[in-house]
Amino acid sequence: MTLRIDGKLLADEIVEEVSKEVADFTAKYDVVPGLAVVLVGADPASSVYVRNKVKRAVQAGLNSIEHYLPADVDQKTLDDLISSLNQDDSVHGILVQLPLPSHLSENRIIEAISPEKDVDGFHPQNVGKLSTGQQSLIPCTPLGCMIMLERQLGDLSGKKAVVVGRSNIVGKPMASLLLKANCTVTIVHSRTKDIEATCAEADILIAAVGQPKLITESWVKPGAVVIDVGINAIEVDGKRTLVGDVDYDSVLSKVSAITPVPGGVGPMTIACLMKNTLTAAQHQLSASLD
Ligand SMILES: Nc1nc(=O)c2c([nH]1)NC[C@@H]1CN(c3ccc(C(=O)N[C@@H](CCC(=O)O)C(=O)O)cc3)C=[N+]21
Repeated sequence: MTLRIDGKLLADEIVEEVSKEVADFTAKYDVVPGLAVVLVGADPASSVYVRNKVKRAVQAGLNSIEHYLPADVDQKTLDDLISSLNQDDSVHGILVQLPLPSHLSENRIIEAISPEKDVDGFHPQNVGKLSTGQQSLIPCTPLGCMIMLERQLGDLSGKKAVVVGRSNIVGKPMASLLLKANCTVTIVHSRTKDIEATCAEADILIAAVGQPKLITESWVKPGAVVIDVGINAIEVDGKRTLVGDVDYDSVLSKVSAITPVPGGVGPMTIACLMKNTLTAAQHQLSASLD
């Protein structure tokens, strides 16, 4: 029997755990951890995502601060906002929604965020720490994937893991985390020769390419655990639906466990954002008390 890994349910549990720890934290320090989200422009998908984040922040007992900027905002205004959030002691986590409009520099913004408040884990300091095995803020999506894998498989040592996609946001940090958990890790991408055969050897298959239903039955090893990071909006009979990078129905009977889309990795990403905000606040407060 194939297990459908319920990301929504697991996310509920994590947010519940975080809310308890937030209550302890607030009782101890008399501070409510704050998460600031910066949204540039009004992309409808981003608005859904931000709304979900606000809802989860409230559930976790975090203070949620939103900054909505127009799509044509200039770099200086955004830089100034980041610098004021960096200095604001009531803000423990900062997230700037990506992608940014093309006239703005993403790298500049990511590097402007104080590494201690970088709850996305995208700052080069956090990336470097993760890849050298040091403690750091870990990108929310890969962190959510690891929690699901470890719940499912326990110890991941010696497993063959294949990551499809090499983005800075998912593929690369995912590979670092799997390596840290003692997997044998392969990253495949658009230039990989015989990508399908490589995937078919994976005990753990992580799909993060943003290609609707790319991965079908012949790509998976019998009994594999499949984590589908893709969230692709496609039209089916004139209706907008969300599908993953994995053709769920095609692989279902062959794998041992799989995450659905929606209701899989997405909700876990948001739950991990809450977790990271608490972690960031804990580090900021204990450091300032030293
Ligand atoms: N700085 C930054 N950090 C991010 O983590 C980040 C980002 N920018 N930009 C956009 C992407 C996308 N992303 C999603 C997270 C959760 C869902 C999610 O919860 N999706 C629901 C479905 C929501 C719906 O119904 O549309 C689900 O999969 O069940 C979706 C998308 C985070 N991202």
